[in-house]
Amino acid sequence: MELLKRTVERIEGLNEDVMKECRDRVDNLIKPQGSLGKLEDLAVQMSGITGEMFPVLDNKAIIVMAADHGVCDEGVASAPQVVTVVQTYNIPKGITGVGALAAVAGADLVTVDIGVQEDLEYGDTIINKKVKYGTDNMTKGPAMTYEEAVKALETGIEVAESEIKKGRKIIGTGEMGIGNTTPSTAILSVLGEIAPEEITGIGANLDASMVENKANVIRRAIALNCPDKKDPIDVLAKVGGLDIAGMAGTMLGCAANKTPCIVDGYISTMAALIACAIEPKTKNYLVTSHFSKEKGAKTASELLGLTPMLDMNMRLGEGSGAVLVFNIIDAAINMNKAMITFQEGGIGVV
Ligand SMILES: O=C(O)c1ccc[n+]([C@@H]2O[C@H](COP(=O)([O-])O)[C@@H](O)[C@H]2O)c1
Ligand SMILES: Cc1cc2nc[nH]c2cc1C
Repeated sequence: MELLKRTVERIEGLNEDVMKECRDRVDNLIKPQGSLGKLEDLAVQMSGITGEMFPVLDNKAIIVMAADHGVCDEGVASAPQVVTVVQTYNIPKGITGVGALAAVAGADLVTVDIGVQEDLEYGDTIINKKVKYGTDNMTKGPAMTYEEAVKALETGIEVAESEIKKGRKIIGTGEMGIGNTTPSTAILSVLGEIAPEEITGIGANLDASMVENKANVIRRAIALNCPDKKDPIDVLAKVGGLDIAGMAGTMLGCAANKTPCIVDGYISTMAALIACAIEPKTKNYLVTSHFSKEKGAKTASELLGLTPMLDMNMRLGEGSGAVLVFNIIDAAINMNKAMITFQEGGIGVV
């Protein structure tokens, strides 16, 4: 708990002075005011986070949290759980969805076993930070203990801080965990006070005939465990997941270290909801990347209060949406740096 507490205490507001300076410059660039839309806001946000007018956000990485989910015993996922293990080996090789896209973005992948249900051959490509061999089945009791949830959050903080110490200037969140749309939807149901059937979707192609069962499983898990909406760690422990906790910790770690953190899709958005419930100032350091195609995704983004940059009909996870936004952020910063102002162009503001 000590690391979590210390980290949360270190999260500050953005640098308002540099943001104002940046906004003034952006408003004076040689273009109709506001015409570069969200790029303008991104440039200002990155200045506020880093305290620099023209930050260089190189050494990009997606931190992929891999974990299993005991609730898979209830028939909530179509893919077998072994896919979590297989993909945890494949991700660092760059041969999965996020790897293909990361190569284009010039980003590295940091793969973390935070709760895969078996021991892996770690070598130097998978970081072994296993908190537990997968969560327990949340229809029989809590997914994990409060202490395990704190440990998983602190694991996310540790990995983020270690990467930032190595020189990462921007980080994205990713996950791999068969079954994880079920705890994600449970978290959304509790925090948003929304009936599970309104937000339960197909995840990684669950047969439509099984979606009702998935919603019932979520409903039963919530009824049994009675998560306390006012305590995000209690929610995470009772109906959450180790991967979700790890990503929430990553977001807190980034915020405490004034490092922008890009939120991926559906599962990452629940991690963002948890992180922001733990410390609302975390939101200043987040950029949401894309609207996942998963059923509850728009509701989750609305609850978080951040509008994703892209709407690509994607629903893969792994950090595949987050990685696409790295280059958009670079573009926003270069807009501010490379464009001339009206004054420099010899004309008044039009
Ligand atoms: O990120 C998303 O928006 C997303 C939406 C649906 C599914 N996924 C991925 O699919 C897996 C979870 O789906 P499921 O059906 O097993 O719960 C997990 O490995 C996620 O990375 C990811
Ligand atoms: C093949 C496969 C790849 C994934 N990547 C993230 N979630 C996934 C789920 C499946 C089923």
